Amino acid sequence: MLRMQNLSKVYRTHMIETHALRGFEIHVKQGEFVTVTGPSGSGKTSFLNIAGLLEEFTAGEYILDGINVKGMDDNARSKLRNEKLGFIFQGFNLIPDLSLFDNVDVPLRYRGFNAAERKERIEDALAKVGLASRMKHYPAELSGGQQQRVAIARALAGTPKLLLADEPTGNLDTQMARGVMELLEEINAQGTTILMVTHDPELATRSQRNVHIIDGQVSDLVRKSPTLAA
Ligand SMILES: Nc1ncnc2c1ncn2[C@@H]1O[C@H](COP(=O)(O)OP(=O)(O)OP(=O)(O)O)[C@@H](O)[C@H]1O
Repeated sequence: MLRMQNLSKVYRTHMIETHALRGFEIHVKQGEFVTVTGPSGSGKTSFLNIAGLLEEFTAGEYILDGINVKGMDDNARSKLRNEKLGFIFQGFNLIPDLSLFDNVDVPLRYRGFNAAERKERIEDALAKVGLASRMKHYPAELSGGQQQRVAIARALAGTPKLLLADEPTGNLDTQMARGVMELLEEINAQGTTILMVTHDPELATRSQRNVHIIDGQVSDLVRKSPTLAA
């Protein structure tokens, strides 16, 4: 599903170079649920943003679902992103003035589905996350856990092959975090590949595979022993 080889990412600001990723190697197979851990500043978000085609990398190779993304122009990247990827963020990123239905509709409009198709996808996605009865509600009327479920529905409605989640439980209490993790596990069991950055050791250890990043590189030592990964 995703393969990066000898990938590097260098940020250049005010004459300072920051090497966020260096010699970065990863291979994620279709259907895997991979958690990504590592100290603050180790490169987790850079990795996820590059994987999600939100940021460019400096050197190396990145193959996404068999497609070499190196040198791709912005339009081709956006198209690939819309077709294959779904995103979940720590802050939910819902639009407060839109109902849950309309929030889930936003990315579908970009995809060019007709109204009937969109309605079916939105209703299915909200049903999957247990919020079908709240379609007309607004984000502020929901708990944090429910808002994250809407964000998951929004990501799922486009039937992505790969779901990228950056600290999706970071703003939730333990109970709600477990609920969101269970939902992600169900989604994964239905075939969606998931890459999830987390600081939560409990969530990292219960995933199929944990990748630990240190100083912009995958740490081999910890990767073989997920229980040490947090
Ligand atoms: N836009 C940017 N410009 C300059 N440097 C950046 C930028 N984004 C990230 N960095 C630097 O790249 C390195 C990796 O950052 P990144 O956000 O990927 O780490 P992280 O592991 O996600 O950290 P955290 O857990 O604190 O969110 C850090 O040294 C950071 O300061």
